[in-house]
Amino acid sequence: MKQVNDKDNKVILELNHIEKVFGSTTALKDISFSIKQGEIFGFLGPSGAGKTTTIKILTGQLNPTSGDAAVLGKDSKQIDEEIYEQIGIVTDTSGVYERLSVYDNLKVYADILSVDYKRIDDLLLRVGLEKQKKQKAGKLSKGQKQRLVLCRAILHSPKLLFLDEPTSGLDPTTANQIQNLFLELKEQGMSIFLTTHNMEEATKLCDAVALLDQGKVIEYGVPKDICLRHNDSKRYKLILSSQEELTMDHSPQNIQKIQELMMNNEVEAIHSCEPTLEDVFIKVTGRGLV
Ligand SMILES: Nc1ncnc2c1ncn2[C@@H]1O[C@H](COP(=O)(O)OP(=O)(O)OP(=O)(O)O)[C@@H](O)[C@H]1O
Repeated sequence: MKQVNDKDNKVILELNHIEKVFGSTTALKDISFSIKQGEIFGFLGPSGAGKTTTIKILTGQLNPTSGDAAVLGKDSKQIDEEIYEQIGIVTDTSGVYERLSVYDNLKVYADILSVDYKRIDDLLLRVGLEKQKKQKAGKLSKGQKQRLVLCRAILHSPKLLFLDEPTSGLDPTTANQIQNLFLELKEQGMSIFLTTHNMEEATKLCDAVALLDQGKVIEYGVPKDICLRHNDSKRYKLILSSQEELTMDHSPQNIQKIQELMMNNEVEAIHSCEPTLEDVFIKVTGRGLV
């Protein structure tokens, strides 16, 4: 269910007019958005756009130059270790105990966070690491290590999960499995803040996205609404009985041609071609996302 406009939901995270300056570089310019409970929010932008800086501000690792941010009702400048009981963070694969087994890595955290060991097995199964349970973490592939770090971040069922490029480097089947896990966690009420370059992933998962370019939010809202807002040159894709594919602009001549093809029973399928988020980004900035 799209929840971006649901005013009854609790705000979990909020940024108001955040600016961050590093020397002569203004990394973030007037960033404002909020995330509600059970919402997956996508922060999309090319390398250097300011995504990591934003996560660092929201997790208390950096202070903004101006503006304010609140996470679970707490001012980001006042964030201390206590908040880690309620949030999970996956920004890289650091912090894995290489010499311990996959299971023991998670057991260490389960003990600290008073989590039932049964959840370790459940999660290993969910992320497809059950066969690696006894394997030393140092022997895992990059994608397997990424999944171990994800298990660690969600072990204690946090209210808010930060994910930096969570499926980059994973094969499509595993990426799909992980994306379905995110949707399940959302259904359970978890809010997820994710950064990604992958527009398809954002469209599939996110209730709302912000497109970031050079430190500025250039579009914000429900992915489908953003795409429809930029659908200014309507086009149609036709698949004919001959299997030929035709893409046609919306014009009186083309509409007549489509009508004729339909009357002659030559049309197998017809779709409207809305722009993708990637098309929107290119249109607004003149550049691609990667
Ligand atoms: N500690 C720092 N000192 C100086 N400049 C910095 C610092 N951290 C980030 N920047 C600059 O701020 C801008 C935003 O960087 P940031 O790492 O937030 O981008 P990003 O969108 O996360 O990129 P990527 O996708 O490559 O991780 C860049 O111009 C970067 O060079």
